[in-house]
Amino acid sequence: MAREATADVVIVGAGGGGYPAAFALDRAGRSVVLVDPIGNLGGNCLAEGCIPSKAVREASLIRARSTRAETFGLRGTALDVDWSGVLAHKDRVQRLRYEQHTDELRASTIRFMTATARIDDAERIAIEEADGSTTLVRFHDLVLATGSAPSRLAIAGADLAVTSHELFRLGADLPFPSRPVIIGGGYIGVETASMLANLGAAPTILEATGGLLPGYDAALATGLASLLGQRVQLHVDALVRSITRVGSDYEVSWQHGGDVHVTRGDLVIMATGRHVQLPEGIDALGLAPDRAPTVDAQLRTSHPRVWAPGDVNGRTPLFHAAVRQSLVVAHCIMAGGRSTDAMDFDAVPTTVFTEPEVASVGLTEVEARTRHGDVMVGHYDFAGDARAQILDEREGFLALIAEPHRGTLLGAQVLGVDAAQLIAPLALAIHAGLTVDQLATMAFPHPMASEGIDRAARSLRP
Ligand SMILES: Cc1cc2nc3c(=O)[nH]c(=O)nc-3n(C[C@H](O)[C@H](O)[C@H](O)COP(=O)(O)OP(=O)(O)OC[C@H]3O[C@@H](n4cnc5c(N)ncnc54)[C@H](O)[C@@H]3O)c2cc1C
Ligand SMILES: NC(=O)c1ccc[n+]([C@@H]2O[C@H](COP(=O)([O-])OP(=O)(O)OC[C@H]3O[C@@H](n4cnc5c(N)ncnc54)[C@H](O)[C@@H]3O)[C@@H](O)[C@H]2O)c1
Repeated sequence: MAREATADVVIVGAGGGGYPAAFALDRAGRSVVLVDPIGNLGGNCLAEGCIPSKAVREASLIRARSTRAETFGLRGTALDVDWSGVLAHKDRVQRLRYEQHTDELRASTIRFMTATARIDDAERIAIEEADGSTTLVRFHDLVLATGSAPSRLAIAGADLAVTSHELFRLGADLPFPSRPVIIGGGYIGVETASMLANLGAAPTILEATGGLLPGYDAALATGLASLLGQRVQLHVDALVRSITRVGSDYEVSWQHGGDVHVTRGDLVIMATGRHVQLPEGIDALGLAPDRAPTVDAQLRTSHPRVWAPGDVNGRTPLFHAAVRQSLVVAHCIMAGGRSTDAMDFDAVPTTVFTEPEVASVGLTEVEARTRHGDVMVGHYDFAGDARAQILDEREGFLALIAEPHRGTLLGAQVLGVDAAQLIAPLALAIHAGLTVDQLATMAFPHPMASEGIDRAARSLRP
């Protein structure tokens, strides 16, 4: 017999889309039930996404820098890689963050349930715990923050490939892949190839479209391809057809035009995108079970008391975007459902943690021209940048795209030194509606790469 309970708000999924709302609503005095089978906060990002992948990447950066030590007048052998030690560092960071989240939960009055939720009817959710017990919770508002999961290609031998989940999960124990074949040249493909190459592997990327990072600004994508291509074997227009096992190796068969090619490796990593996850019974809320719910700027679905922040709505599937959306939802629920806050989807920065880094916000030049006709483009080349010269990482650029009349910033793209940091003030500038004139009259710190923002903006002034 199911137990019955009530809550002001039930939040399904405790990732970046779920837990920030839970804490904000809890602090505001709402009764909150938060449900996730992982048994802790952080969702995919902490379990097998952002955090563990960036912990491994950091080890790879330290090693990559060490191989260039002589440039800086430092002698000695390059660092050897102890892969199990690298994974142990990753696990330590994941555990540390899980402990921190456990403390945060304890300090709140959120009712956290390690369980899977399914929709019972339009007013109630069924929460099923591992011991088989079910609690039916009647809610006023329901937040669906159930995120996304890796998509596998429907090809022969797909099960022979691993995904980022097997690579980065807590306790991951795959042997170091010396010759990984990575299917997909999107975010995960290029980041994983870059970090494994830094650790001594010889990766191959097979990308189905005509270039890396489909959807990104063309100059960023081609710039990355030419630099990453020096360390990683890249094949574009490479449509993967099948995977077979050959002894302890794998063969990946792919088609390029009319030709069929085979690439051999010791691990196949499938990085071909993610699909949204929705709880069972979602149709009882009037939502489609097989596609991302359509949301407005408040993350409200077609049901006025059902909200869908984060990866689940498919709009900007990134952790920081999920967190901001979660807080928008919390503010609107606190205001009794009124639209007192809004998500600015146009100002979400995206960052690709390759070497070199790639980052972007707002419109690309092509998108800006399509929407606004004429645009101004300010350019800064890192070849002349003091910090880039000190680091001996002189390839790359920073571009600003502005509307020609007032000079309002519409977009920014960065390839190279500190791109992942530089994009944050540029996102703020777009969100705040700043003009290139305002950026040109700021003094950014010297000798840091942020001077490039000011310099690119100044290039647009008489
Ligand atoms: C390898 C990798 C690297 C990444 N790196 C970055 C990065 O560097 N920066 C960045 O911004 N983003 C990165 N991302 C993306 C980021 O992880 C996601 O955008 C983010 O986790 C989305 O948060 P979310 O809360 O919407 O969804 P999720 O994190 O997917 O959380 C959804 C939660 O819902 C739970 N859930 C699902 N169904 C149910 C149910 N029926 N009942 C109860 N609970 C349920 C799941 O267990 C999960 O914990 C990366 C992703 C991957 C895979
Ligand atoms: N730095 C970050 O913020 C970060 C890092 C990793 C992941 N993520 C998130 O995780 C999501 C998933 O990442 P992802 O890299 O799996 O997806 P993605 O959508 O970025 O890239 C998937 C790639 O696979 C290619 N592909 C599809 N079918 C193919 C086939 N048959 N053969 C060869 N290539 C094929 C696609 O053309 C595409 O380039 C991202 O969209 C992003 O939201 C973000």
